[in-house]
Amino acid sequence: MVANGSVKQRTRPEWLQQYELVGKIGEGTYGLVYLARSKEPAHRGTKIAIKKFKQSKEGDGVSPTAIREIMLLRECVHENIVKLVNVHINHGDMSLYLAFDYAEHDLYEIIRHHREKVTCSINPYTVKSLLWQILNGLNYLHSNWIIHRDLKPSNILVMGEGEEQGVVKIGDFGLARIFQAPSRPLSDNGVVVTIWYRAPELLLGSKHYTSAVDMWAVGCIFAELLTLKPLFQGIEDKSSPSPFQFDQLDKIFKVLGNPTADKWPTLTTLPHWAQNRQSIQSRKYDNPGFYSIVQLPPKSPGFDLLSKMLEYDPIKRITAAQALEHEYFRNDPIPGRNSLVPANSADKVVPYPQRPVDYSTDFDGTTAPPPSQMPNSSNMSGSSNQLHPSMNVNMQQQHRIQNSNTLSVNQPVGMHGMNSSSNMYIQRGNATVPQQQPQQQQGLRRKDQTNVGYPGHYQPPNKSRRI
Ligand SMILES: Nc1ncnc2c1ncn2[C@@H]1O[C@H](COP(=O)(O)OP(=O)(O)OP(=O)(O)O)[C@@H](O)[C@H]1O
Repeated sequence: MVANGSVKQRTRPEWLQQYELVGKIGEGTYGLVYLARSKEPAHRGTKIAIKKFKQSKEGDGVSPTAIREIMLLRECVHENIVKLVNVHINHGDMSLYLAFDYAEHDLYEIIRHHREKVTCSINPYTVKSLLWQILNGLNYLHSNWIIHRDLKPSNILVMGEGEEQGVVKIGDFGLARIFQAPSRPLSDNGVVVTIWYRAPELLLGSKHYTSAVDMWAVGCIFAELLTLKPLFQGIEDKSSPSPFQFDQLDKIFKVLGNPTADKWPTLTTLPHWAQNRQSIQSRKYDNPGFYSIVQLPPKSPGFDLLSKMLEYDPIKRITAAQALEHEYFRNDPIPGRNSLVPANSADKVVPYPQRPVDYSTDFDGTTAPPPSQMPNSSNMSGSSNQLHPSMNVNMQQQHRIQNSNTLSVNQPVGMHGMNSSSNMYIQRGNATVPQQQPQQQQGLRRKDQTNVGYPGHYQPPNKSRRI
C-alpha cells in the first residue's frame, strides 16, 4: 500500500480519503490510471480504476465544457460501457480524476497473452462473444450520438472474476471529443497514440467524424482477435501534424486494394486524396483480400461481417445495429455474456493474468492546499457557479438525446441498466460536496430495459453490481 498513514495520506483532500490507493496500473493519452479500493462501508474493498487527467499546458484547470461533457458521460449506463462512478476535481492542482469500475483485463493484454504466452488462437466462442458485446456497447453509444473515436484493444476492457466475469466494457468513450486526444505522442510521457485503428476517411483528411470511424476500428479489432496481430500496422510519420499518414494508408491498400471513386464516391472530395492522388495511384496494389491474412473462409459469415466493417465508403460501412443482426452471431458458437468461459465445457478456459500494479507510485499532486490557498467563499461560489450551468446544459443535452434516439439498444434480456450510484463531487476547500443527479438519466436506463438480448439461449441473471 502506498503512503499509508504517511503525512501525505493525512493531508490528502477528503474526496481521496474515500479510496485506498493500491498503485499505478497504466498510463495513457490523458494521464495515469491507478487501482484503488473503495473505503465506503457499503462497497468496502471494491476495486476502482481512477484516471488522473493531465493538467493542460496552459495550466487553466478543467474547463466548464469538459465538465458538462463528463456529466453527460456519467449518465451513460449500459452493461457494455465502463461505468463512470465518480468525478472529482482536485483544487490543489486543478486536476481532474475520473473513477471507473475496475476491469481486470483488456483486449490488448488478452491478445498479447495468446500471442506470447499460450501461443494458441483465441477460441471462436470468446472471439464472437467479445465482438458481440463490443458492438452492443457501441450501438448504445452511437444511438446516443456519442462517437468513441479511439477504439483499440487497450480500450476494450473485460471484467475479471465475479458476477460480471467475462463481460466487455468499452472504456474511454467520449473522451477523445472532450479532451481532443493528441494525434501525436505526448512529449512528457512518451505514450504513442496509435494510428492502426484509424479509418481511411480520417487518414485522408475528412473533417466529419461519423460513427462509421468506430466500425472501422471494430473491424481491425475483430481481425486482430482472429490473428493475434494488428491488421494494419502502419508506421506513423511523427514529423507531420497532418492526418495524412501515407504508411498507414499503404498498409490498408495492400490488403484491400486501391480505393476508387466508383466504390467510394465522396473519396475525391477528401482533402488529402486530392493532394496525394498521383502518388497513391502510381502504386499498384494487388488487393489480395483478407484470406491471405485472416483465416476465414471467403464465403463464411465471419468473413462477410469483417469485409462489411472494413468497407472503404463510410456510408456503406455496416453500422453497429446492423452488425448485431448479422448471421455470424446466429451461427454456432452462439455468443454469451461470459466471454471468457466457453459454453461448451470441452473448450479450454484460458486463465488470464491479473493486471500488473506498480505499488511504488502514489497519486501525484493531491495533497490538500494549505489553508491560506483554500478557495475563499467567493471562490467557492465561483466554482459552484461553474457547476450549475453545466448541470443545466447537461439536462438539456440529455433531453435532446432521449428525443433523438430512435435506435433500440441491444441489451441482454432481463439485464437492467445499472442503477447509478455515482455522484459528482466538487471539492470545496477540504470538503467534498455531492451534487444532485439530474432526473433525466432515468430515460436512458428505461431504454436499456426494453432490449433484444443476446442471440441464442443466454439469459443473464437479473442482478447488477453496484459500487
Ligand atoms: N476501468 C479500468 N479498469 C482497469 N484498467 C483500466 C481501466 N481503464 C483503463 N485501464 C487500463 O489502464 C491502462 C491505461 O489506460 P488509458 O485508457 O489511460 O490508456 P490507453 O488505453 O493505453 O491509451 P489511450 O489513453 O490512448 O486510450 C490500459 O492498460 C487500460 O486498459
